Amino acid sequence: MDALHVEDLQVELHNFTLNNITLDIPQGSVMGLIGRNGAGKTTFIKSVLNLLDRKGIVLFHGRSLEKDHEEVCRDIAYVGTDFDFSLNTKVKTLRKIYCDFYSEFDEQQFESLCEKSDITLKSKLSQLSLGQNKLLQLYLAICRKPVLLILDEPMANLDPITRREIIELLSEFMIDETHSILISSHLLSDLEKIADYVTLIDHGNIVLKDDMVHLQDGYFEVFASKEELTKLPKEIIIHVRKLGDEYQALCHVLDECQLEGYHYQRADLETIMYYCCEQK
Ligand SMILES: Nc1ncnc2c1ncn2[C@@H]1O[C@H](COP(=O)(O)OP(=O)(O)OP(=O)(O)O)[C@@H](O)[C@H]1O
Repeated sequence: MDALHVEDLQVELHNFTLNNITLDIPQGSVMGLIGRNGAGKTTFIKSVLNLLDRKGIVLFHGRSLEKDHEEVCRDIAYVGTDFDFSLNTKVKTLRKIYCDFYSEFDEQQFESLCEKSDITLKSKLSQLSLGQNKLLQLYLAICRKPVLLILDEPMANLDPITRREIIELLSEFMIDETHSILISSHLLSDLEKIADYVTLIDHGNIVLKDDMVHLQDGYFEVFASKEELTKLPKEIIIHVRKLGDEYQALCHVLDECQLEGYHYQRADLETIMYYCCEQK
C-alpha cells in the first residue's frame, strides 16, 4: 500500500500552474522533493494537504482527507514553512496543547529532544533562534507519532551538526516500516543520505522521478563533440548543453560500459538537477 498516492493533481494559482502531478510514495520509504525556487514544491505539498484548491486524486494509505478527515489528520504530521502559533506562546504551552490533542504524543521524547537543542520549556517562541523554531516544529511533529511525516524545507536554518542529528532522528523514525516521509529540500547532500526516491519539479511539472540507487549509480555527465554525441544511443541521452564548442550531456545508462571511450564522470544530484531544469 502506498503511504501517499497522487494522481493528476492540478493547481491553478494567479501566475502559476501545477500540472498533472502523479506520484506515489510506497509505505516505508522517503520521497525527496527537489526543484528550483518557485518550482512548485510548497504548492504541491499544500495542495496535497488540501490547504490549496486542487483537482485530482490524493490518497493517504488509500484514504482521502475529504472522506476520512479525522483518521488521515491523525496519521499525518506536517512541518511547513510557517508556524501557526503566536510568538508569545511558550514551549511548555505547546507541549500541553499537543499532549491534550494527540493521545500518542511522547512527552518524554519531546523534553529530551528540546533539552538537547537548548530549547527550554519556559521559553517563548520569540526567544528561540530561527533554527530552534524549526527544530521545535520538527520535534512536535515526530513526537506525535505519525505514520507519514510531510516536511517542507525542514533543514532550513539548521547548522551542519544539527542537520546530521535530524537525519539520524528521521532515520530512527524510518526504522518502523509502516512510516514514510515526504521531504522537500534544497540541501541535496542531506537528501542523498536519507531519500529512497527523488522527484524533481520544474515550472510546475515533474521532470524527473527515480529511486536514489539509480540516481547515484546510473547518471553520468559526458563531455564530447557534437559528432561524438550523435554516436551515443539516443535513448540514454537525457539532456544536452552546449558550452562554447563543447557539448555536455546527461546520460542515463544501465551499464557504465555503454560510455566506454567517452570522457565522462558520475553525476550527483546537483548535476542531474542542473541538466533537468530549464534555465531562466
Ligand atoms: N498563494 C499564492 N498565490 C499565488 N501564487 C502563489 C501562491 N503561493 C505561491 N505562489 C507562486 O507559485 C509558484 C510556486 O511557489 P512554491 O512556493 O510552490 O515554490 P517552491 O518550489 O516551494 O519554491 P522555494 O524553493 O523558493 O520555496 C511561485 O511562482 C509563487 O510565486
